[in-house]
Formats: sequence, structure tokens, C-alpha cells
Amino acid sequence: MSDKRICFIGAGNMSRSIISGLVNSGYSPQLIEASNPSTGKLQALQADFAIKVTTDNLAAAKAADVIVLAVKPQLMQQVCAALQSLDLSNKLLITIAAGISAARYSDSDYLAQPVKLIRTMPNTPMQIGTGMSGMFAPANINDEDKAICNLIMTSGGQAVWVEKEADLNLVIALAGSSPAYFFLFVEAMIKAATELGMEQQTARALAQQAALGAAKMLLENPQLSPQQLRQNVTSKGGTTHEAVETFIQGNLSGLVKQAMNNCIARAEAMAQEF
Ligand SMILES: NC(=O)C1=CN([C@@H]2O[C@H](COP(=O)(O)OP(=O)(O)OC[C@H]3O[C@@H](n4cnc5c(N)ncnc54)[C@H](O)[C@@H]3O)[C@@H](O)[C@H]2O)C=CC1
Ligand SMILES: O=C(O)[C@@H]1CCC=N1
Repeated sequence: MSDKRICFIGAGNMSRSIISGLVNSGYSPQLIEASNPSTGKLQALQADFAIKVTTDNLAAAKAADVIVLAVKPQLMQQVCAALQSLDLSNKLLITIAAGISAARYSDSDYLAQPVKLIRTMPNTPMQIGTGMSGMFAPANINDEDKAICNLIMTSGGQAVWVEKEADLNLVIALAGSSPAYFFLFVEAMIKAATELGMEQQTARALAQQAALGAAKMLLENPQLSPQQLRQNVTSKGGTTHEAVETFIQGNLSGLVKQAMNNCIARAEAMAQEF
């Protein structure tokens, strides 16, 4: 385990997920600090994980070896501007913000000095050890810095390096945003079941256990394609066929492709906007 001091600028949903992954994997809470303007989330993080907290971004960043930039993309420029007075030359920066390119944080832009910065895209399941992250390291990042980033991003799940920065936007569409797609699907199933007369709690129990079962079937049968696993559920002339045909007739795969394209397009637009 590393002895690097890690600070999180922004203590929202995603920071909480990463901090949870870190602490649950044995990283010393004394080496972790979170900074946020309001104190509610900080108090909850302190109570749950015994990490250090502050409302002073500059002090947290100054004391840290690794600074995780975890505010909303539209606030990133102003948050970085307030860190410009620090000497960042010996620190590793990790951004988790969607859209904003690694180059924007450089000496000619947000941080106004040369920095070592890795751009990543995690997802919230990190908080329960089942996260999936993408990471992109520009050419000036050495192996030691890559190793600490890898340690942080794998503390709550899996992580992959992408060679091309543009691939991070595909990671957003596939893994960063996609937990929401699955939640939406389960939401729709529960809604339909309750409209058909089932009690909400029972409908949720059934839908979420089926989702878990399907996810584990995928994980534990790498030799079988998702299509084959689907076919194994689908009896000829049976019930599943009717349901699956309904999705196919409704062009589910076209809709998924459109949703992922829109997700990527939004990340690209955010790169211009912020
Ligand atoms: N939520 C998700 O599933 C994922 C989010 N991300 C990225 O993570 C970043 C944060 O997203 P969330 O955690 O969802 O947002 P969030 O809104 O839950 O958290 C952002 C936090 O930043 C704080 N904040 C606002 N101004 C600040 C300032 N000046 N200094 C320090 N903190 C400040 C807010 O009070 C809030 O607690 C975004 O850039 C997003 O693109 C990346 C992957 C997944
Ligand atoms: O919705 C967003 O923009 C962020 C990035 C991926 C998940 N949440």
C-alpha cells in the first residue's frame, strides 16, 4: 500500500465512491483528505471513513502528494484557477471530470504551470468494489505516477489504460454513465410490475436479483457470448421470445447506440464548453 497523501477536491458522489474503495481496500484514512465548500458531505465522509476533511481546497492540495480533481466540469476552471498559486511540480493530479481534455489543465490554461495530470473516468459502483474505470496518461507521466493512479482506481474495482484520449469518451458511454442505463431499465421493470399489481418492494427484489444473476452469468461465462446467454433463456415459442421480440421490434439496439452516441457527443461538447 502507498504512503502518498491523497486529497479530493470536491466531496460529492464520485469522490465518496472512490474514497470508499480506497478505505475498504486498506488505504490509511489518515492519508486521505476531502475538501468541499459545504460541510454536510464532509461530516458524513468523516463519520463513515475516518478521513480528514476541510473546506480549504488550497490547504488540502498543498498538503497532498496526489490531488484528485472531482468537481463538476463547469466548475473545474474556477477551482483550478484557485490552485494556481501552489507549486504543483512535485504533485500528481488526477481528474475524474467528464469531457475536459488533459491539455486544458496545462500551463497555458487552467493551472497556468506545467503539471503531471492523469485523466480518468470512474463509475459509482467503485463504492462497493465493482467499479470500472478508464485512465489516460499523457506522455509526461512516469510509471510511478501511473502505478499510484492505478492503485487508486483499482481500489474499488477494475481499471484499464486507454492509449488514445478520445477513447475515454467511449469509456464514459460504456462504463461511467452506464450504471444509470441499467438503473433506468430496472426502474421501468418495477414500474410495469407495480402497474400490473405487484407490491413495489417485491417487484424491486425480483428485478434486482434477476439483474445480479444476469451480470454474474456474464462474468462467470466468458466463453459464452451475451447473445448465447440470451438464447439459453429463450425457449422456442415461449415467454422470453415474446418479450425479447418486443425489444427487437422497438429497436432497442438502435436506441442504445443512439444513447451512447449522444453521451459521447455531450462529452465532446463539454470539452468545448468548459
Ligand atoms: N457521478 C458519477 O457517476 C461520475 C462522475 N464523474 C465526474 O465526477 C465529477 C464530480 O461528479 P459528482 O461526484 O457526481 O458530482 P457531485 O455534485 O456529487 O460532487 C461535486 C462536489 O463538488 C463540490 N464543490 C462545488 N464547488 C466546489 C469548490 N469550489 N471546491 C470544492 N468542491 C466543490 C460540491 O459541493 C459537490 O459536493 C464530475 O466532474 C463528473 O463528470 C465521473 C465519473 C462518474
Ligand atoms: O453524467 C455525467 O456527466 C457524469 C460522467 C459519467 C457519469 N456521470
